Amino acid sequence: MTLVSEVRLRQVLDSRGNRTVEADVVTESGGFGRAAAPSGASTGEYEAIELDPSEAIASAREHAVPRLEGKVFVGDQRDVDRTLRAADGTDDFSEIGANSAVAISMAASKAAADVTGAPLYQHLGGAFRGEEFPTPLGNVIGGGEHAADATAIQEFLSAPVGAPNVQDAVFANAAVHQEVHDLLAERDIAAGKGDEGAWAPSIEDDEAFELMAEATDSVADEVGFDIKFGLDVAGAEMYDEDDDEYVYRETTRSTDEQIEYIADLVDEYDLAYVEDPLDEDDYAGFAELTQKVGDRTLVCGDDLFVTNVERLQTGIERGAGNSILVKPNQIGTLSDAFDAVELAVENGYRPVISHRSGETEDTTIAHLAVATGAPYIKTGAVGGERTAKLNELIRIEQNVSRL
Ligand SMILES: C=C(OP(=O)(O)O)C(=O)O
Ligand SMILES: [Mg+2]
Repeated sequence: MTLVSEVRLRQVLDSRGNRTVEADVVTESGGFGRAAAPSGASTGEYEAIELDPSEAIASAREHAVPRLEGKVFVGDQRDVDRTLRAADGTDDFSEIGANSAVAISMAASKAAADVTGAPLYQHLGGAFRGEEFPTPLGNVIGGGEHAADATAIQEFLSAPVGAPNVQDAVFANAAVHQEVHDLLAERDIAAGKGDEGAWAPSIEDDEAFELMAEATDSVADEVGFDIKFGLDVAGAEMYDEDDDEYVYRETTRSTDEQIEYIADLVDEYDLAYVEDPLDEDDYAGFAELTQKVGDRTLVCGDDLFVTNVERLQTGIERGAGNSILVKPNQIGTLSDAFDAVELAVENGYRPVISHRSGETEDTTIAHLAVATGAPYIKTGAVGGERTAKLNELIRIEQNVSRL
């Protein structure tokens, strides 16, 4: 094993044009890894703390870098991540910033892979990974916190569940995205794009459901395999705590009505996936919905679990959800993200590896999905920072990745 010899940190741009943290990790033997932190817009209240990038970098340079350089073996990811936690000294990375932590954690993993000459997914997941691939969930219509004056539900996600391989699945999601564009044009509905490249028309959610059903059916007929769709409701963003109601464009729903509404949607549209249907504190609501529809769809916790094993453990004990979204920057290190996946799988929860709405060209999550054998990855449908991950999955599937 080889020691970390240098950690370089800098600010770069993310896909929203905001500054974010990028890390380079160099090893004594000349290994090199580079990674950048993503950033959420509909962030969960219980996520690890993202600091202003310049503060995060200054603090990491002061507290973390001296503990890593010349002291930690790059291939020992647990030790890299433990060192980051010890350097930070808080539960939520509020000292060095989860943005510095995750960038360094991911860059170290890439440097270690570089040293061994293995693709990142094999370094992280072992020699026998690379046979199973995640189904990509592709955001094709969206609003919420990702686009002004668009749908209330944050994401309508194409889910090519019948695709024979990743490449066909990725192409199918792009085709659904294109088909939605054509259907919008037929209806004379103008639409720009939201933060993740999904169409962001100023329409009611009911119309978005119609468009998704038509677009997925039509592309499924063309490609000859089953394409379903799903949602990220981002319930915490629409929940009004004072009035105990979910606020849509033209209507509001009580918690009971919200549960009924989502359960009806699952059956009406045969939804494959429902993320954050309820508020991030509502374990009971998640449990009730999971009881109703968990046998036929994924009820996924994003803001509910925030990739945190303690929150996931609570969910497991209460029967809340049957799936967890895994975003490394929500928790701060790759080790923590792996722990979340492991606890999920042990308890029959399906892990979904995920991007953030603010992304870079970093491809770590594509490797993480293959390394963990995750059944799903959510990383958009189009747009350079999204296709960076999707195209990487295609390369991994072809087994030519050497990043
Ligand atoms: C990807 C998402 O958005 P953000 O990164 O804004 O949290 C999400 O909510 O799942
Ligand atoms: Mg979400």
